[in-house]
Amino acid sequence: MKAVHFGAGNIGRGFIGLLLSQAGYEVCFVDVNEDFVSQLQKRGEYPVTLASDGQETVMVNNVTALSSVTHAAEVVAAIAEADLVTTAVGVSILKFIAGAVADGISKRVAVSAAPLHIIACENAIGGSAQLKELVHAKLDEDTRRKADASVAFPNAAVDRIVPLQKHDDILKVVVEPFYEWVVDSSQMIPGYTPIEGVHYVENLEPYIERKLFTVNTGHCSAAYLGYLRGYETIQQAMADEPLTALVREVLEETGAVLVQKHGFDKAEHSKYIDKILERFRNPALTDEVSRVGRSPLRKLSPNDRLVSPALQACERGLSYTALTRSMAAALLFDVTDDPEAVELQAAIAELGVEAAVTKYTGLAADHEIHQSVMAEYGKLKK
Ligand SMILES: NC(=O)c1ccc[n+]([C@@H]2O[C@H](COP(=O)([O-])OP(=O)(O)OC[C@H]3O[C@@H](n4cnc5c(N)ncnc54)[C@H](O)[C@@H]3O)[C@@H](O)[C@H]2O)c1
Ligand SMILES: O=P(O)(O)OC[C@@H](O)[C@@H](O)[C@H](O)[C@H](O)CO
Repeated sequence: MKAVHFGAGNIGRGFIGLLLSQAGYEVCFVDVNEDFVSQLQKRGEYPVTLASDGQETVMVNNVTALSSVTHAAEVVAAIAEADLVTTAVGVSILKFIAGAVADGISKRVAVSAAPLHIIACENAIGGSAQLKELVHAKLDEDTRRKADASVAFPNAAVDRIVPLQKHDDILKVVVEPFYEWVVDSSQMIPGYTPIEGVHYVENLEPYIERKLFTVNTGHCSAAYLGYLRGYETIQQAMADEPLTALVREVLEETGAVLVQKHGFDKAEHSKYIDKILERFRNPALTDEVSRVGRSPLRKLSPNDRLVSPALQACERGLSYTALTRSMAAALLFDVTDDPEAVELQAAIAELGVEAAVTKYTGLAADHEIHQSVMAEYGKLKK
């Protein structure tokens, strides 16, 4: 079985590539990073080490790579022949890979009706659906009709903390032991071979919302509040008990929404929160605040980890003040090598913070959540 995976970065190598290879796939990574590509081509394997007491290392083999820049035709041919295409490039990068995916589909469906599943493994609601829209916009009508019958884009939720890597071996990845990959089976077409280690569910919404609004909401809250207190890593931030209490407060707010909306058991959800806070603290990992807080505009966008649960809490008459504190902290995330943080700071300077909040969150100035963000921003500025 052949898989093409876009993004040979941290989660690509440390999670998706690992699971696919262990499931018997020949994995072809596609990346813009020529160093990753040449090393993967040359070695055909790489090590993944678990950040746990035993520090166990497994070799991921049966892998190769192509450059999306210099091997464009080979990438298209690989997609045309693949059984599975996965991505872990960042949701804002999907638009740049859509052309290659569309060309691969066109080449494939012209000669074959064999099923192809395309799964975006990004931190976003409906990641594969977003990719589908971008890809379908590039297909002619006849190809789109054929693709509708044989090419599926099931949405997914992926969870494994993989920090930035700093090793002599550029392919080595250190990952937390925990992982969860949930895929929407209602979006699949006959002929799919299940991947060992993947959890298939008929309704993904509870899973993606629980993951994004707990792991990622908590994570970015720790990053933004930690940044304001001068911490460089999530582990340092989580050693600060008052800060951890603030993060827990945020997760209690999102938890109330999740329990009410999806019917999760309250006590079980509370254990889920505890486990996540423990994962953030993992002493065997060094996870930088700048990575976890990266791309604040994406994280402040209406459908993402802060604004969406706050809106849902508001609609249900539940508390959202801790969430707006995290949003306010995101507005103060002034990391100069993060292009979105730079854009946000420039917008605040140019438009004023009130208009910048509306521009990026979609919340009108008279919305009660917007007003709460402004109040929290005022407190944090002091
Ligand atoms: N790291 C984690 O803990 C984690 C966990 C779950 C989900 N995710 C999600 O996975 C995605 C990737 O995150 P990451 O941490 O692995 O980031 P990363 O930066 O380590 O990896 C992204 C990779 O994509 C490559 N890339 C960029 N543009 C490309 C293009 N046009 N074509 C092909 N490759 C391209 C980059 O060179 C890089 O190797 C994000 O959506 C993230 O939210 C990350
Ligand atoms: O990847 P982002 O920028 O959406 O979020 C940063 C981290 O919260 C994220 O990468 C987590 O480590 C991951 O989602 C854990 O499963």
